[in-house]
Amino acid sequence: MTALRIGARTSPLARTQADWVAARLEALGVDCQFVGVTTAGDVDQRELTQIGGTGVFVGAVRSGLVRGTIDVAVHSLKDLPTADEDGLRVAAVPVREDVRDVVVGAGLAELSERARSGRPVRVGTGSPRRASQLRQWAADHDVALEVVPVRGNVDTRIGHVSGGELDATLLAAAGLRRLGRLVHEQPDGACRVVAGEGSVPAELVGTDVLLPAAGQGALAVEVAVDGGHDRLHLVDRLDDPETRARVVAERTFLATLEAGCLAPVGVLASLSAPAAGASATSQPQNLTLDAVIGRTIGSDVDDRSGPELLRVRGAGPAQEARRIGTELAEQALARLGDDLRR
Ligand SMILES: NCc1[nH]cc(CCC(=O)O)c1CC(=O)O
Repeated sequence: MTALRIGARTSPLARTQADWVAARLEALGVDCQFVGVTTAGDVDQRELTQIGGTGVFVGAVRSGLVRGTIDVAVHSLKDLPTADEDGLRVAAVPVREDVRDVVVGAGLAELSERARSGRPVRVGTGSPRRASQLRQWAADHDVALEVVPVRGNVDTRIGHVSGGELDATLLAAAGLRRLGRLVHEQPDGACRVVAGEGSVPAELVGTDVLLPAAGQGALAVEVAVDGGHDRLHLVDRLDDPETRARVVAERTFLATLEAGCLAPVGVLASLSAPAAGASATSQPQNLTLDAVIGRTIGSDVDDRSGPELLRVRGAGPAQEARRIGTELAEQALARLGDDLRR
């Protein structure tokens, strides 16, 4: 019996995610084999906002599916463009990891304290979503903040922190946890991130401060619609319907805004149990969608005064995830006027 070829980028995180999927397929009796794919996003060190945005990480992996050199592709869902790809199908969205971002180098309280002692705190991120929300946090707490555009892998970024050029950097908790680098987690969010021989202080930031990117912490397991392998249908069994409903709402919201993964948009769907007394089968779960949109979207210069972010919230039955996402985005667009329609 030939093994299912699981394709992903060759970065440590992509490899770990592919292995995680492979372990779950092997538990269903499917032999798996890893096939590493190098992508444009891995070889290009320019700022991500300059290399053409959405899809740089997934293009090469997807073409492996199309050409038949791999049977299954494993992506970070937040890197996957929201448009459907002809001939491909997201067979599974497995159970989601932590959706939060981590501030690595110092917690938020420590950062505001440092800002009191004279110079602005320097936080490195190349993500407009993180930057706009952090600027809002700084404005709300009267913290002098300088956002420094950085990119590169986890160690490069933490190197800037250890070297003193940055007070902190922001990374997704999901990636750090999957790599086993998120340690000593405390109930209040305080934690440490493993770096080299030691570790640096860090904090899991609440979603009241930083809403994640659409699909953050989730994986997309993609297959070719006409993939030849006889056991390919077993991939469908890795799908988690709750994660699927949440990311459908988040990605529909993003797609309706016509904003890609580099837009200053944070969005998070959460599910809550049906009303007490209702039977689980007759009463659908309730889905709440929270989002923030940076008002600088579509312009390079921040020439606006007033709040950095527009906050919106919508809700409805989880089965209507797509409609909830679309309607909330339409509502947000109406409130932003034509700013978003570049
Ligand atoms: N944009 C790169 C990327 N894509 C997925 C992850 C981490 C895993 C995840 O968020 O699901 C990261 C790194 C990061 O944002 O820190």
